[in-house]
Amino acid sequence: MPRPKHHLLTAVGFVLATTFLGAAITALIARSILISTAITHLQTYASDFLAEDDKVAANINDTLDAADASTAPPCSEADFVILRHLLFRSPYIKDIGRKQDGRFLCSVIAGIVPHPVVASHRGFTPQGSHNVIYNVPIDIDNNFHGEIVASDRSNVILPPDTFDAFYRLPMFFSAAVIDAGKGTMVTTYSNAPVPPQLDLILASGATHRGSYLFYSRCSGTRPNCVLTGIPYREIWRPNRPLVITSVLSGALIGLAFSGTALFMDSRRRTLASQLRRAIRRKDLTVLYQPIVDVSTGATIGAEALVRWTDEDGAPVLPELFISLAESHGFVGTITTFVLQCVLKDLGDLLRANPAFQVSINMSSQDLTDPNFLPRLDSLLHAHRVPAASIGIELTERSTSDRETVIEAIRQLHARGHIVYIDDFGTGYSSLSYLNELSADVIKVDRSFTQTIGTHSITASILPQILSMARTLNLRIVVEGVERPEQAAYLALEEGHISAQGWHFGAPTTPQALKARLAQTT
Ligand SMILES: Nc1nc2c(ncn2[C@@H]2O[C@H](COP(=O)(O)O[C@H]3[C@@H](O)[C@H](n4cnc5c(=O)[nH]c(N)nc54)O[C@@H]3COP(=O)(O)O)[C@@H](O)[C@H]2O)c(=O)[nH]1
Repeated sequence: MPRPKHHLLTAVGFVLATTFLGAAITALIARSILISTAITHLQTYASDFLAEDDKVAANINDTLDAADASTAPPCSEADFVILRHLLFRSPYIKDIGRKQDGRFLCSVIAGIVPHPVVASHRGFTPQGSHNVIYNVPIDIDNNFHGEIVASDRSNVILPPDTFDAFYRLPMFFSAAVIDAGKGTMVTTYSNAPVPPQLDLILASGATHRGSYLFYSRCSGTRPNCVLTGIPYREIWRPNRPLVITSVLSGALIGLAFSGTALFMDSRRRTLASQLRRAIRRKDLTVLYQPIVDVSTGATIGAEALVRWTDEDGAPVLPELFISLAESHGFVGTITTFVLQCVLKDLGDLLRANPAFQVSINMSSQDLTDPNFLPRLDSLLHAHRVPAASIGIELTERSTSDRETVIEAIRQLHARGHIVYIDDFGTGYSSLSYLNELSADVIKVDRSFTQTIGTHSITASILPQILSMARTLNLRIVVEGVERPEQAAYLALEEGHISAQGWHFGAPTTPQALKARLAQTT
């Protein structure tokens, strides 16, 4: 039995694939959420850093400008008062002093230098700003490293811990001053585990490199850029429970999906095989719904409607099992079964009463089956029932293949069958197409009947359909007449209108249909 084994393998493969796919999709979603959250944090970190850097620079520039504005002689008592005041006022400087002709003269902390030393460090002067000398031993005390910012007359010393408040491990930063002219880093200030790299700093935005996620941003006004970063393991580690939960939920969703799909598929398969068995055993039944002339009330025909109860005893909707049979390609066996039932159940009635007509539903697959019409001919011949007694209903859906349907209708007409267009108004049969099809009867869909006596927007369509059918000399059967007022409305319409619906009679057994006919004749 290779087939079930093959099915089992396919099913196992399908379950594994969807489970894995579910887990992979949620893992990817969780990953992208965590990375975009980390980028947002790095972005905020970089912006805060640059804002602080701008604040420090503005304060130092203001301090130096105020010192330079002093008219007191450098390093005089009056000058020290001003420098002390400036030192106390600025939160960012360690010392402030004076220089003249490149020589350091005095500072608030060091006092007056007995032998003025040359301020020898060459620094970097960004456009429109003061000279900055980075991370240097301070002239007056070589054990102390800091940053010196100097104007012509004054200089201030910044401590190396200016940005210590920005140590936010596991995130790290590398701040760099960029000499745009030379395309180099003048200095860097970093707590990073990897040395700052110019290309990363200038990348502007998020970059993935090695085991790190970086984000860089440059100041719009100053030659300063900052690169913030975080190791990937620090993104995953605190969020491990979240990642595991989402991957497991994804796997469960995938599993549930495959389970449901397999269940539906197996149900469809079992339903389809049950249906095949039922057709083979002739376990389907056919009921007949009367079709009535609304002006006289006479029953002039009937529609054959198939019924099936599955092996659990549950009735299955014809829409469902007909489309199941269509999708499995065996709807033709149902059409033949229905025709056989009609001829067996009502053959005597049809032979005795040639004006009475029973219609059967034909599927679009029957239209293209080359054996269908010969089979129809031979069954009618065997039961000596004229073709004119059997109407053929085609739904608007089945008439979409123009050439096939026109040819099929031609052949049905040639045999003497009456052709109905079923569910008219729900598909694409335009007026001209109807003319081209040369059908005999339209069955107006019950959705239009329901609008009779209402103010629905589609209520106005029914009179138009009726008048169009008269123009084309088509007979009319109105479907779904459920209430007396609907029947009364149709009785007032000009010409002969036939109707079908619960008001005139639900689908019934052949015996009940015959009894009904016997009562009315
Ligand atoms: N290819 C085949 N299709 C078939 C066959 N037998 C039925 N069908 C198609 O299945 C669809 C549903 O049919 P069914 O459940 O039998 O419903 C029919 C009537 O019971 C129902 N009806 C009748 N009167 C009323 C009413 O007053 N109100 C209301 N709400 N429903 C009513 O309408 C169905 C008949 O419709 P139609 O065929 O369009 O005239 C249906 O599309 C059937 O065609 C088969 O053997 N082969």
